[in-house]
Amino acid sequence: MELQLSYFLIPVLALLFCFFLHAHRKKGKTKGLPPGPWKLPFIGNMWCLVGSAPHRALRDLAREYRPLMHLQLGEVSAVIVSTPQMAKEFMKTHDLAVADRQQVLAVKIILYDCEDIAFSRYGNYWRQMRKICTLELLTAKKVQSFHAIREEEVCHLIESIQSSVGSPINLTEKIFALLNVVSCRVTVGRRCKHQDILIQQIKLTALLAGGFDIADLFPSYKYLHFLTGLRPKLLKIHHKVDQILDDIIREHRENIEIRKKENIGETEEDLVDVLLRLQASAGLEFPITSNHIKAITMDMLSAGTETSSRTIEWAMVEMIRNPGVLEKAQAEIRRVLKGKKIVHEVDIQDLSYLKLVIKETLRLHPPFPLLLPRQCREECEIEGFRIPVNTKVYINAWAIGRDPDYWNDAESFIPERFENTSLDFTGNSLEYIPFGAGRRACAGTSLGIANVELPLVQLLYHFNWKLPSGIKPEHLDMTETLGATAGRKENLLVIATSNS
Ligand code: HEM
Repeated sequence: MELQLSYFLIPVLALLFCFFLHAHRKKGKTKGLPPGPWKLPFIGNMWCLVGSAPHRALRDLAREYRPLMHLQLGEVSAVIVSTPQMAKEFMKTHDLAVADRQQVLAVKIILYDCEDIAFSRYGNYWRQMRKICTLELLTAKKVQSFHAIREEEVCHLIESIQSSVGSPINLTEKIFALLNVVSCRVTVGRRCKHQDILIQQIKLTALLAGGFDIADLFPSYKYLHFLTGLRPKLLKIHHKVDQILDDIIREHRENIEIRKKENIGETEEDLVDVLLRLQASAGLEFPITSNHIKAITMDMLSAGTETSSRTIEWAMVEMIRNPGVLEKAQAEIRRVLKGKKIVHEVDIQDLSYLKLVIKETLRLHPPFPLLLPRQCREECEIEGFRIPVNTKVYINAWAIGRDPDYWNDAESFIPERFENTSLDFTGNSLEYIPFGAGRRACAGTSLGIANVELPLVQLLYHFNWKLPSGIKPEHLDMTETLGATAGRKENLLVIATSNS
């Protein structure tokens, strides 16, 4: 009899336990953190990110937990936004509450304790510097004033490709080097000495700024920073770059003095000149220090090089995979340029199909697939979920750009889909946010697009493109690099043939 009772009692107790557990979880759903996968002790959800690029792993998880998912990544509490409506909540409605940036070890070291613009905390300093971007550094006029630099450097690229017509070239490296030189000339007025060291630092920033390094997921375990070798490696390269930046600033100051002494009138200012002029002027709420100038210089060099070069490369890859698009883009360019030997930016203003190609490239391949991660400044409630202070916020722009609920045939490269739409780069429509949205949206959109357009036009105008023998377009590997930016893992090897 006792035995029979326990047979009866055990299932009832188990049922009651399940009921309470379920009720508790439901309660958590409406008042607590957003839902998410099972968390293991200590590492939490880190296991969810093993094996593929974070934006892909997060999109796959979001199939179950969208629109908003919570992950515990080691010591870091993070939410992942995966739909346009939810992105609107975070980047428009509650933009101010999530306007901080996550400050990870690499950017703290490389960017002078985040004294730049992209990673600085939201506050008066950031507001001042953002205003300087809008009114001085990255205005349409300023971007336009650099057209001769872009034209000259793209000419060099075309000449170098002409000398290798018929043989395979590494287009990835050529485009990256081009954009790095253009960014150096725009920012510091000349090609940078020690370009290799700068490129090394830019690549490290791109790799680590997303905050998925083990040292960033366990920030209180300081010894991890040394154990993994990351901190010493970062400090070593930062030390070298710091000396390069010191030299650049010293040279600029000397040149300013010479110009004053010799009464040389106004010359075209590079971005460091602008910052030094503002530093010397009274009237800034936050005086600009040399560290600020160095950190912002690194922002401009990294943003100018990495994002635009990745975009050009993806555009070329997608067009090679979609020969119909390539032909259409080339036909438009060749019709408009009508056999011109030298191409200027004014000649390419009306290339409407090319603009669609760039938009479509940025939809499928936003250079920052998770944007630049943000951080909650104050607790907020979004769609009934509690988002505590300091929660990291990842907006999966890559997943949003491929969401089949918003995009027909979402995985295909179809530039025409942007025809007759109002979708642009401003972040006003949250289903298309390659430049982010809200207060912390990209400050360099016009420069970024100018950096992409001219090289792409010229590559398509002067040459026809094919893959080395044995490689079929449909077999091109589309795997992305890991890190804050998503480039193509494999370098793009292609053969240019002359268009004449
Ligand atoms: C194709 C080119 C580019 C793309 C796709 C791009 C994309 C982005 C994205 C996604 C963000 C973060 C937005 C957010 O969190 O909502 C960002 C921020 C930023 N970008 Fe760009 N970017 C590009 C080019 C540039 C260039 C050329 C510059 C300047 C030289 C630049 C300067 C910045 C700065 C300063 C920020 C930080 C803004 C802030 O935190 O207030 N970007 N960019």
